[in-house]
Amino acid sequence: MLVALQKVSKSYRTAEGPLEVLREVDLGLDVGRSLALTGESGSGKSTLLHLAAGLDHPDSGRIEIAGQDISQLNDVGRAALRRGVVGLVFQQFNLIPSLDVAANLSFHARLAGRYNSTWQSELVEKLGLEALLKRYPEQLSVGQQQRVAIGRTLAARPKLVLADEPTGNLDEATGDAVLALMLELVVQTGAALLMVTHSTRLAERLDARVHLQAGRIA
Ligand SMILES: Nc1ncnc2c1ncn2[C@@H]1O[C@H](COP(=O)(O)OP(=O)(O)OP(=O)(O)O)[C@@H](O)[C@H]1O
Repeated sequence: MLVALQKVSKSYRTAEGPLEVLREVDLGLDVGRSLALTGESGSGKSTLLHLAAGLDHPDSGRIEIAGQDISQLNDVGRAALRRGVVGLVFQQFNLIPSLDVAANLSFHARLAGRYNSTWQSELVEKLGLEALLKRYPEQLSVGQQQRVAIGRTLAARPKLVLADEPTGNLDEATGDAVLALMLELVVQTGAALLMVTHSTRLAERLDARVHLQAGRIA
C-alpha cells in the first residue's frame, strides 16, 4: 500500500464547538492504482487529502505513507517524506510569481533531486505549454496556471499524486487530456493517484471511486 488510512477521525475546533469532519475512515491505495474521491461540498474531501499527504494529523487512527507511520515522524521527517514521495495539486495553484513557467515547472523536481530535462520537455509538450515557458504566472489564464501546476507536480515523478479538482478550470477536452496524462504517469511510473472530483464522468475514468458522506465513506 502506498497510502493507508485506518479508522482515521478528524474534527476542527470552531466557535460553535467541535466540528467532526471524518469518522473512522478506512482507505487504502495501492501502487499503480487510481481512486476518485467524491462527496458534497464540505464533506471533508480536502481534509482527507491533507491527511493523506501528511500535511495534518488525525485526532485518532493511523496513517501510513509509503510504509511509514506518519505519527512517528516529526515535522522534518514528514517534510522529507512529502518531498520524496508525494506530489500535490491543490485548488490554489501556488505558483511562484517571481519565476517563469519553465522555472516553476522544474522547481519541485529540482528540490527533490529528480529533475530530468527529457521528462520535463515531454510534459511541456503533452500539456501544451511550449509557447508559455517564458511567461510569468500573472500573465497566464487560470486554465494555463492549472496546467503548469499539474506539470510541476508530475515533473518530480511523485509516487503518490494527490489532486484536488485538478482539471476543474479546464474545458472538457483539455481536462480529459490532462487526466489521461495523469493516469498514464500513474501506470508508467508505478505511482498512485487519489483525486478529488465533483464530476461523476471523470470519476468513472479512475480504477475505483469512494464517496464521503457524513464523515464516512459510503
Ligand atoms: N481549519 C478549519 N477550521 C475549521 N473548520 C474547517 C477547517 N477546514 C475545514 N473546515 C470545515 O470542515 C468541513 C470539511 O471541509 P473540507 O474542505 O475538507 O470539505 P470539502 O469536501 O473538500 O469541500 P469542497 O468540495 O467545498 O472543497 C467543512 O465544513 C469546513 O467548513
